[in-house]
Amino acid sequence: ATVLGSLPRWLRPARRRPVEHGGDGRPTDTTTGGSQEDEIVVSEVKIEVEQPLEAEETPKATAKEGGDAVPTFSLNEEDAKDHKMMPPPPPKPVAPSFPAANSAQRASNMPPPSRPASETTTPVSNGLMPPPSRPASDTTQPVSNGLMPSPARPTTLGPPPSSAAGLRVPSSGPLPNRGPPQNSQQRATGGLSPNGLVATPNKRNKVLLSPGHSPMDWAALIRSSSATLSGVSSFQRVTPSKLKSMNGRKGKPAWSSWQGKVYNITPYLDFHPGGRDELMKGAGRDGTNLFMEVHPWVNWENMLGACLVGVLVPEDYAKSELEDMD
Ligand code: HEM
Repeated sequence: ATVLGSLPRWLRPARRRPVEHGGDGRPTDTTTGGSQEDEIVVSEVKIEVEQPLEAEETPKATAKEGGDAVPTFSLNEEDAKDHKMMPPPPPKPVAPSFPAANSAQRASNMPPPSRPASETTTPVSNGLMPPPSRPASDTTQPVSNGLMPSPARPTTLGPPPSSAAGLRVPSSGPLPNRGPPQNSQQRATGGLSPNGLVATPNKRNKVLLSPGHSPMDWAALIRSSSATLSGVSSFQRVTPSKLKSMNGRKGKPAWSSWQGKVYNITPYLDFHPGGRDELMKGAGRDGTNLFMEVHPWVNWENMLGACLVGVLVPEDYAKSELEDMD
């Protein structure tokens, strides 16, 4: 009352009067047409806090009842029978992996290949694939220098075909009538002859033979030649003087004797691994010592059998033979 009393009169609330509400809820002024008073009537003011509109409310998620069923699948057959739901959707394509999903390696349950050890120890910094690992040790082609083995040499690059083509053997291996292999103990020590009596100086001076004149070519020639390589039509008795005259000069053949037998060495000159000049050292004379000094393991008789001329006889053989006839 004190507060109201301090207010100006026109601000003081009027004495309450019954307010009749109309149908629309609005107060009906009952003072209209009533007795006039000096007091200013202040109607009751109802202040309401404005509520937010329902449309502006934040939508809230609510569970939807009776919606579509979520498709499920199971690897268990029993479960699949129980849940007669939609079939599972087709699997999405996935990025290919190693090994491929349809590879035989996967089908056979093989474990994936383990990474090379080098990859774990030395990371590849350039982003490139590491070099392929070496194949398992190949006993037939040992590779000691890290290079690929040289391809087999085509036969077309070899010497021109000859009569010995079918008889060719690797040059590294021992050949018939050529004694022990080059790396044998016999050669390494200077060697002894097959009978163990003669030592040699181990002098090696091979020459490059012309195509078609290899030892195997010679072997084929003496095997297939129908013509005689001796150069004579009949077996000869050769005196030392006769042998000396057959020295390979002035159109004469070259003869050489070996342990009492005389051979025509002329056809063999171009086949001699030591060269023509070396072989010619024995022409017109006994070649036994020369031969044994160089290669006592060589089988003279087998190699020059087709070149046999005759036997060495004393110089006076003819004279003594005539005497015997008397
Ligand atoms: C008569 C005097 C002869 C001399 C001075 C002589 C000299 C040589 C020389 C210096 C060589 C090369 C080095 C070597 O391979 O040991 C050689 C190799 C050869 N000579 Fe004679 N040679 C003679 C007679 C012969 C005869 C008559 C034959 C055949 C019956 C012959 C068959 C060979 C063979 C097969 C080789 C190769 C030996 C090998 O590869 O081990 N040589 N000769």
